[in-house]
Amino acid sequence: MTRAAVLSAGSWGTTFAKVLADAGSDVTLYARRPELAASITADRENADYLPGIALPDRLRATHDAAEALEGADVVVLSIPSQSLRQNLSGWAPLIPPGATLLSLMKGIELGSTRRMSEVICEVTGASPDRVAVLSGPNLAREIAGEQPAATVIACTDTDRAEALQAACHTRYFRPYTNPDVVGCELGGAVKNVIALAAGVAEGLGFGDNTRASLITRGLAETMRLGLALGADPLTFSGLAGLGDLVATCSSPLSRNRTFGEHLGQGMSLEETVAATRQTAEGVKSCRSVLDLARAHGVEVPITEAVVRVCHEGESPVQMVREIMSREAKSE
Ligand SMILES: NC(=O)c1ccc[n+]([C@@H]2O[C@H](COP(=O)([O-])OP(=O)(O)OC[C@H]3O[C@@H](n4cnc5c(N)ncnc54)[C@H](O)[C@@H]3O)[C@@H](O)[C@H]2O)c1
Ligand SMILES: O=P(O)(O)OC[C@H](O)CO
Repeated sequence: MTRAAVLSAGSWGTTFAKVLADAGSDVTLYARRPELAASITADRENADYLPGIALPDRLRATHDAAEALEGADVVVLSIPSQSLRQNLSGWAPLIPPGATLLSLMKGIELGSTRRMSEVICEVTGASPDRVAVLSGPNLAREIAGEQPAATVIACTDTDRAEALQAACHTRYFRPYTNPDVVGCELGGAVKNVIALAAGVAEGLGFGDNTRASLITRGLAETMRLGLALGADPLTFSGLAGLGDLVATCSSPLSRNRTFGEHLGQGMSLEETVAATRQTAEGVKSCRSVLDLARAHGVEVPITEAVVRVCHEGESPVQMVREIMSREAKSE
């Protein structure tokens, strides 16, 4: 039986811990706050992040990272991307040698422009074949409610990918494997940026044509960047590419889309940040995605526009005007 440690107990970490437990794995969920760990254990519910969702009895919670990690053969990392390096530095000495490290995170590190799997290798010293990524159209609340969904587990080590696949396959959660770690991670990080743009369009009152145009051209810029970084182009037509992009750009449950919608409705950046309790990765990662694209000479006009709106004070109306007046070109 797989023994998994999930760090930490936000909406996706808690949901994925439930998936693992429902699939028969032995799971310990780490929460930063002792009172949250205690209430999850006592009430079988994470009232802060997943109110109303009953958690399985076999799922244990703790606020002690050493206790969570003891004997784990799978270590699942699910915290905001920009906080990974610092937190993982503290956890690394506690991680059992040989354990598989699974990233659920969808961001790119600011400054270094590293993908999360790269940060994990750097901080823990693990070889890339020990590090896997899970990404796909996986809005936590729907999966916690056991609505059927599929996902991708990417790892260069096929045996590890298949072991993870078995460890989280339930009647409502269907994982596929894929060796393309770069493509899956990029798909997950860039879709958050495109979802911010889709949210802005929603907030401005635009409809399905606008959203479909952003999704399609967003996919084009994700693919251009992915190809420059050595990803498999087929990944972008799969669950971790198009699948996640469509779900995130379309769903009112998406934090990134909602963040953009607030901006489009006229809220200031400060007001929008204050209204956002959970992680909207694209707000920070738009800058690192843009840096990564520039470093590889890749044109990413939607990402550029999102950076201008989120960080340079451009108005949503001006953003649309600039995107639409770009030089005409062939598809
Ligand atoms: N929620 C989803 O639907 C979903 C689905 C797929 C992937 N993801 C990705 O999973 C990752 C985690 O997202 P989430 O939805 O669970 O976020 P969340 O905001 O719901 O929870 C964040 C968790 O990280 C902890 N945390 C926050 N700041 C921290 C810090 N500075 N140091 C250490 N821990 C900190 C919080 O205590 C909480 O446990 C993100 O990269 C997100 O893009 C989320
Ligand atoms: O709520 P968001 O915008 O972080 O998106 C959640 C998931 O990544 C969707 O797959």
